[in-house]
Amino acid sequence: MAEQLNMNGLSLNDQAPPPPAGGRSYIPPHMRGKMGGGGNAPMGPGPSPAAMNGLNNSAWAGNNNYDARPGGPDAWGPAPGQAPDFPPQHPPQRQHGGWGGNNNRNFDRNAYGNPASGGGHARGSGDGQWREGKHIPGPPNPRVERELFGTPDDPSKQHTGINFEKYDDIPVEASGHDVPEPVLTFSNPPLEEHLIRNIELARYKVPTPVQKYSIPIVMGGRDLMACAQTGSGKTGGFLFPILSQAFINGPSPVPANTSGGYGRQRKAYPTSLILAPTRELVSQIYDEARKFAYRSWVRPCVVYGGADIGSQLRQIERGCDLLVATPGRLVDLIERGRISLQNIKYLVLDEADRMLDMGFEPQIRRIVEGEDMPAVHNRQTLMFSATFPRDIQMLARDFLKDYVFLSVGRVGSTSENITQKVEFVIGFLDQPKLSSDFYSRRSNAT
Ligand SMILES: Nc1ncnc2c1ncn2[C@@H]1O[C@H](COP(=O)(O)OP(=O)(O)OP(=O)(O)O)[C@@H](O)[C@H]1O
Repeated sequence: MAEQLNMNGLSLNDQAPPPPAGGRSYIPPHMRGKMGGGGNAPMGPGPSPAAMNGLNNSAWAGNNNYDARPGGPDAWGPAPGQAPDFPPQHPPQRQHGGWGGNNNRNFDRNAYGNPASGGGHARGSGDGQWREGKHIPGPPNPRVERELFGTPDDPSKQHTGINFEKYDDIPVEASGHDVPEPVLTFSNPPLEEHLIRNIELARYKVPTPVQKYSIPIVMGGRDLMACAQTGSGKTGGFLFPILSQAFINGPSPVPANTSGGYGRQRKAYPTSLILAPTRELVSQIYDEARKFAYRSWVRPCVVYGGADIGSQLRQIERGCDLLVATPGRLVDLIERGRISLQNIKYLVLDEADRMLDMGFEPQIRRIVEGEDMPAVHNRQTLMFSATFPRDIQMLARDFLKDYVFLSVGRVGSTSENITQKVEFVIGFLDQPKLSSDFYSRRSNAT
């Protein structure tokens, strides 16, 4: 591990070719029978993502001229209590900046939205609004609150199995230049007040070590590469600063060149994109996002493969500011012209090593480099991975700029409560002995 985390010798300007694709045994369903990967729909041969960078910049010509999203409280969805109404606002065609047209706008970390534009945007029922440059949280909804946060005595919403007292022992190493000091509490600044209220509803008392570091790093506009184990609280580590920025700065206007067209379908322009490898993980992240976006103007959505796409389309049609997605399904939705990445300000790759192990690299590179996502200098990118092998280093080199590197120790790695015993056995002959040994120990355990 220590070796894997060693950043020495990794030059960010290293032009070494990506590692060979061989050596991976598991082929996920979406890759089986396909040559060279690709999305759920055929991608065609096409040039490599790197070769495509910089092509077709003309598609971005209109992007400097943003037009505020059509205002009015039902611009993106029904106001609380109103019937859903989705007037055609955007033409159905794709933005053919695709395949390499990258945005040359300068990234402004305060530009999650355009506070000055002032449009009001109500989201799904019960959500808040952004009106005249101000965040107006929706009214409390006891039913939703119970669903999201449970009650103090509800064991299903408690974080059983996690010893938070031990969290402070977890070593964290931060490297990079001008690393901001970690925060010790959930407080304003740097976090936004509405987010802090939602953190209180979730009954989180203190930030975990990864959160202590990631909050000021991301709020400070820096990119982040974090090597953190599962269970370290990394979901909050990226959601808290991203949602804080969103609540402070409001929504981004839809690019001018896309509004006012015809067509029945709506294209969504999320501002934050979180990629993760599996349905379970994206669903977990989505559930957390719903908690911390409660009553706010931000509407989280989730899409993943192997499930009915129709209901996912209807979900994103109602508005989609923060999208949690598996890579294959996202490529599918982009191909259908239902999602544009032009407005992305925050890109998160969670469990990046697992995504590569599952063969998602072609889809990830297509999403990040081959569609209409703003280039690395025009977005903030956060990568989380349990390990830091060479292929992840390559992704970090290609996707991140001037990043802070965080290495977070394993939660409970010093396991004085666990005794390890190695027993040498020969083949299956000793299996009965092993089983009886195991069960006798188990029955003695408390
Ligand atoms: N600051 C905190 N205080 C209390 N509970 C927390 C805090 N941060 C996270 N948790 C809880 O700890 C658990 C693990 O957190 P989280 O899911 O963010 O970890 P993770 O590193 O993303 O793990 P995974 O990869 O399994 O999703 C969750 O139940 C989450 O609600």
